[in-house]
Formats: sequence, C-alpha cells, structure tokens
Amino acid sequence: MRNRLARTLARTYRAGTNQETSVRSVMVLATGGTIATRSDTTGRAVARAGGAELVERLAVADDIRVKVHDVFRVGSYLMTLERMRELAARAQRHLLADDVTGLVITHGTDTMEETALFLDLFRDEERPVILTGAQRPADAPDSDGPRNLSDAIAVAADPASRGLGALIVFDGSVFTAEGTRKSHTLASSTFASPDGGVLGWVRGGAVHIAGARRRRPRLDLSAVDLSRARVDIAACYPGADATALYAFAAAGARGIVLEATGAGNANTAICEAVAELTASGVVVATSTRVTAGPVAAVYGDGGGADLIAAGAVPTGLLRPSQARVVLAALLGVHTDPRAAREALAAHTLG
Ligand SMILES: NC(=O)C[C@H](N)C(=O)O
Repeated sequence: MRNRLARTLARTYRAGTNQETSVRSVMVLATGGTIATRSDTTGRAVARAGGAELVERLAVADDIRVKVHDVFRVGSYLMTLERMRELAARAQRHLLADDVTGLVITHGTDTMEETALFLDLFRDEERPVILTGAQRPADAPDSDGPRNLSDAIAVAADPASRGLGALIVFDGSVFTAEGTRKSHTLASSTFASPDGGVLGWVRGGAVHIAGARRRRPRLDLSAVDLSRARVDIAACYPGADATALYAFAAAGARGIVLEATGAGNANTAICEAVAELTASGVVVATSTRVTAGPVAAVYGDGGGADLIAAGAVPTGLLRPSQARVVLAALLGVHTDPRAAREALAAHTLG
C-alpha cells in the first residue's frame, strides 16, 4: 500500500518538476467521516483511515500534484465549533504557506453543511476550498469515496472554482456552502440545495460551473472568540412550550435558533419567551423545519409576524443547522449582541 502511495506521489511530484509552469497543486486535509471509516471488531463503522490512504489509488490528472495532511480522524457528528475554527486556521495556514491551487477537505456528511458554511464565512481569499466525503465506508467494495475525492481534487484544481468560497462536491455535483444540506441518510446522492440548485457538475475530471454565488462580507478568524458563541437550536412543534429556550439561556446560550413550523411560526408562549430573552441580550433567530422557501412574517396568534415583532431575526433561506453557524460566528466576532443581530439581519437579506 505504501509503495502505491509512493508511486502516486512520485508521479505527481515528477509532473510538478517537469511542467513547473502548468502544474496544479492540491492540498487534501483529512478530518475523518465515512470516507475514512472501516468496521471495527464489533462491526461498527469508525473513522480510521488517514488522508494518505484515501489518495493512494486515486485517478487524478497527470498535471495535478496532491499533498495530504491529517487534521482530525472523527465522524462528523463529533465536530464542534472549536474544531471548525481549528480546521479553518489550518486551511488558511496551508493556503498561505504552500503553493497550492486549491484545498480539499475530506469530512463526514452529517455536519458537512455546518463546516462548509463556517469555512465560507471565514474564507480569506479566492482560492477554492472544497469539501467532500462519502456515504459508503472506505472498506465497502462499492465505496463512493474515491470518485468523490478525485472529483473534488479536479474542482479544487480548476480555475473556474476560484472566488466561489467553500464548495461541496458530492456525487458529481458542485454546491455552494450556503443553502446546501444533507438530504438523505444513506443515499450517495445526499446533498441538495432546495432553494439554489446545483452550482455545477464534475465528470471524469471535467468541471463545469454554471451558476454564481452570492458574495458575503468575510469575517476575521483571528477576531472570533468562541467562548461567547454558544448558540442552541430549539424545535417548535404542536404544544411546544418555552422550557428549552429558558434552559438554553440558563446554560449560557448567547443565541437561540428556532426551528419553527411552516414559514416560521411558533405560539404565544414562545413569542413571550422570545421577547423576554431578546430584552436580556440573547439573540433569537427564526428558521423553519420546512425543506424550502423563506421565513416570512405572515401569521399572528403566535405565528411568524408575532415572533419577529417579539425580536426574533428571520433567517431567510438559511435552515437551522446553518443559521446556528452564522449566528455563532457573528456572536464570536461581535461583543455587542445588537451588532450581532444587525449583522445576522444583513447576512440573511442576501
Ligand atoms: N456519510 C458520513 O460521512 C456520515 C458519518 N456519520 C459522518 O458524518 O461522519
């Protein structure tokens, strides 16, 4: 196995030496996820493979040089905001220090949408950062990992990917970070962007980018203080009360995202709690459990119009998982919750 890796790397390094002007260099940062899982002795899938193992038999274009670094080796259900920050810092360091065309991050699919958006918010330059993974383990005979990874490397090396922020490449499709989420627990075609569609496609190393992304102001990673960035998600469902909201605030939440019903509706008990918590400096945002469409101030009697009047910030097309990351990032960079509220409102306006 080592020898195969040595041959792959030797080939790519040789390509770099012979064609110095046209060589493209892609750095792969490995973090774990199903793309790196093998079954343990009890049959449970655990992230064990490092990046070198993932790239060793990959088909990549002769003029692409691949380098690998391991960052974590975890299922993405074990990601945290701290790990996202560490990964973002590593990504920035590698882009600074190494002469790379683009970065690929291998990651579990469960929370890829959160990490992708975090990296997108703190991106600090034009070179592409591509996240990919797999739905079937590394030791499955039909793992989708190798194809996804070679597709991601092709996209990272392609000039058309510059300036598009963090992207997700999966099952032949290219997605922007914002608005994209996991949509099937097990199927290989799991990522979807219900409001935005795909940004492009990749087939056999050929990359086609069709869409454009919305430009957002970037945040400064060195300014983020995650100790004041606790944000929890509270579900609204028939009969829900405000117990979870108060418990989160008591546990130190500086922000709460409501996973509301429909176009962003709750009930009068939750509206009252939102008004009280907003007055106490907690930033409440409202998203929805519905797959597509924006949050809107339509209904009274505890509905979205009342929630927003009580102080909740509507998150537009962002779903709770990504609204939480945006709010946490903003609370991490703004000491004043009012500034974080305003920045969230501006962010979700498009
Ligand atoms: N397909 C996957 O990668 C799912 C896995 N549970 C993870 O997120 O790490």
